[in-house]
Amino acid sequence: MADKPLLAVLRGERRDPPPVWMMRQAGRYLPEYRALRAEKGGFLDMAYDPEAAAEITMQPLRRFAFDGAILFSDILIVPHALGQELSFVAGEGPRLAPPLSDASLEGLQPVMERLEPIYGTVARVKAQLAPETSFLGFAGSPWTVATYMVAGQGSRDQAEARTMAYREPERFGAMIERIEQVTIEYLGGQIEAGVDAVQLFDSWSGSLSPEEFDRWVIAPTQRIAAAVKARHPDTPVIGFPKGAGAKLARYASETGVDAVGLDETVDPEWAHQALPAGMPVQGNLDPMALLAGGDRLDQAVDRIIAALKDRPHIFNLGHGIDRTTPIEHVERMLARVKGA
Ligand SMILES: Cc1c2[nH]c(c1CCC(=O)O)Cc1[nH]c(c(CCC(=O)O)c1C)Cc1[nH]c(c(CCC(=O)O)c1C)Cc1[nH]c(c(C)c1CCC(=O)O)C2
Repeated sequence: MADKPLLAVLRGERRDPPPVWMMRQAGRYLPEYRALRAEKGGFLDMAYDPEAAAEITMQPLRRFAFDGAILFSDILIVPHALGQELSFVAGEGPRLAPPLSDASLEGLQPVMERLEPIYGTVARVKAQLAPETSFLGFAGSPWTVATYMVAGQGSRDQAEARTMAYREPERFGAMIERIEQVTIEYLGGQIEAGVDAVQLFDSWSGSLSPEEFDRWVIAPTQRIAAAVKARHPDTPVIGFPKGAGAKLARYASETGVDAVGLDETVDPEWAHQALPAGMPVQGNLDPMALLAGGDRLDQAVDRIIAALKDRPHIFNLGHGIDRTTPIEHVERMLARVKGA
């Protein structure tokens, strides 16, 4: 087996320089992505076309020396498989219909075949990837996915889902468990098709009170990590509870994930002190520092690498790359990380 530095770090080894990949590394900042998107129609058509999705997954790896590839897909494929209609409205973002604030999950007709093309993408990427490149699959966390399912779209403060969770905890809990089951199935399918590790995106974990965080973030993540490990003990699970702040420490020690992602608001020196010794961390360059470029970008890169020098570290952004980021800034970031 070829050495995969990113996978080695997820398994607890320290590597210098740290391996690197970027959230949303396949996407609209790349002219070749925009060209393919113009040709193929829309985002969703591409995500369901294994040939196109594999090509998009590979695009950033042809340009940049990333150590990881991330499957080109979306966290909203799971609600689509659960029977909601999914569309992306230009300039407005995702729509799921009917919103579950009005309808019930049990009333929907699941269409599990909607997960199948994604496994086809995984197999195609796997066949093309360089042996030293690690391949990451992913899913949304049940909480974050539920916020979209309940509101039927993105929402500023996730008010609908948070309110439903207080008002109808049993109904909300049943929804979370259903998402959880499909997510376990879906991650297992990705692993069996060829990904080396999986990441759980919990983009809206920051909007919950501590008690609700336990209930809707920690507990479901625990169950997913345990179920994935029961089937695939050697596949690392990365948890990314964006916005969790100080609750990140409990998330890291209680959920059973192998590694945690830090968003850009987390002080990496604090994280080094607060997180379990030896636990791999991923992050956490501010995407706006990357967008801005220049000396401040170099300094931000150096500071993160220095703060995390005594534990396994995967260099990444704190969130997805902004679509207006110049390619040269990505090159500059990579040179800085690799030269460290
Ligand atoms: C909340 C969320 C979603 N999707 C995702 C999250 C969690 C992470 C985060 O917080 O960013 C996760 C995601 N979405 C996408 C990936 C692919 C892998 C990667 O390169 O990181 C991943 C991991 C592709 C995508 N997913 C989407 C794009 C943009 C598609 C396009 O318009 O070309 C990409 C590259 C669309 C998407 N999908 C979603 C939104 C809010 C949007 C933006 C809608 C818009 O801009 O109109 C839901």
